[in-house]
Amino acid sequence: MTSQELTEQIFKKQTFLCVGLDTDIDKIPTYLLSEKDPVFSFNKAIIDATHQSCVAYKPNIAFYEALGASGWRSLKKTIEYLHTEYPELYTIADAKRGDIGNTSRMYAKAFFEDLGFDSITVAPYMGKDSVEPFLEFENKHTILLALTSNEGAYDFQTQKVDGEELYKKVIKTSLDWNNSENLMYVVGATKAEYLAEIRKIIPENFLLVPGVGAQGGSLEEVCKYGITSNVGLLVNSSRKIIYASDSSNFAEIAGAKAEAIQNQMKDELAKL
Ligand SMILES: O=c1ccn([C@@H]2O[C@H](COP(=O)(O)O)[C@@H](O)[C@H]2O)c(=O)[nH]1
Repeated sequence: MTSQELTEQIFKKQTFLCVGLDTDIDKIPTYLLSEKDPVFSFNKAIIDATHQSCVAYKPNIAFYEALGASGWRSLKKTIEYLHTEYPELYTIADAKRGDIGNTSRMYAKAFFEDLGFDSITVAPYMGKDSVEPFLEFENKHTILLALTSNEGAYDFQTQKVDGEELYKKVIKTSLDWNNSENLMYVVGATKAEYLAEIRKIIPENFLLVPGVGAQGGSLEEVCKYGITSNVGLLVNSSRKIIYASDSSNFAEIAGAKAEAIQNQMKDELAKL
């Protein structure tokens, strides 16, 4: 999916919500555990209940890898279900990959070709040759970790190198890489005030903004500093939506949570 198509979906559905599928077998309703594939059953129910309120889904790959081969099967079924039932929805593999070039190329093939994700999160630490193999794929996005939502972001990302914060250097440097038009960036909602500075460097790029909900980030603040006339934001919430209830109507309650965020987003979109 192109950025233009994603923007069209955002205006059409009046939402820039991304629902995080951080599906933890220990947190899903226990009655699902008797199903053949409890993780997929949970994801399917969440997707069916929330798809009208979001434009994207972001499975965090760690939750699937932790279950070994069966986790990978559940992930594949989930992405195939999205492709078949809701092809208009944007998909993000939150995998935080990046390695020497030939290895990165294999990661890119795994997530873009085999699984068919629209995008993948990538760590910038190993530099240009570790990221460019992802950028070569047409109509696929590489979402570079710029300023993350966690406390540890202050250990390196906000430290100054030659007088400039590292996260700014990462963004500026990445703009010179081949196919940089395929870049998006992760900026944590918990660091919303930094978005004003970030928008001076990348006024148009899409930002994936995790941290609203369980991590305490504010949607209003994110929009205040980060929204553009084309929106340019995908705001993710995972636990606050998918674990809103562990009763038999968990999906319905997740759907209501997602709709409540969509309503806040509608108000923000009305201001543009
Ligand atoms: O800076 C980052 C980068 C990624 N994440 C991921 O987003 C979700 C957030 O989940 P919540 O339950 O809404 O807190 C999760 O998959 C993280 O690994 C992030 O939080 N911050």
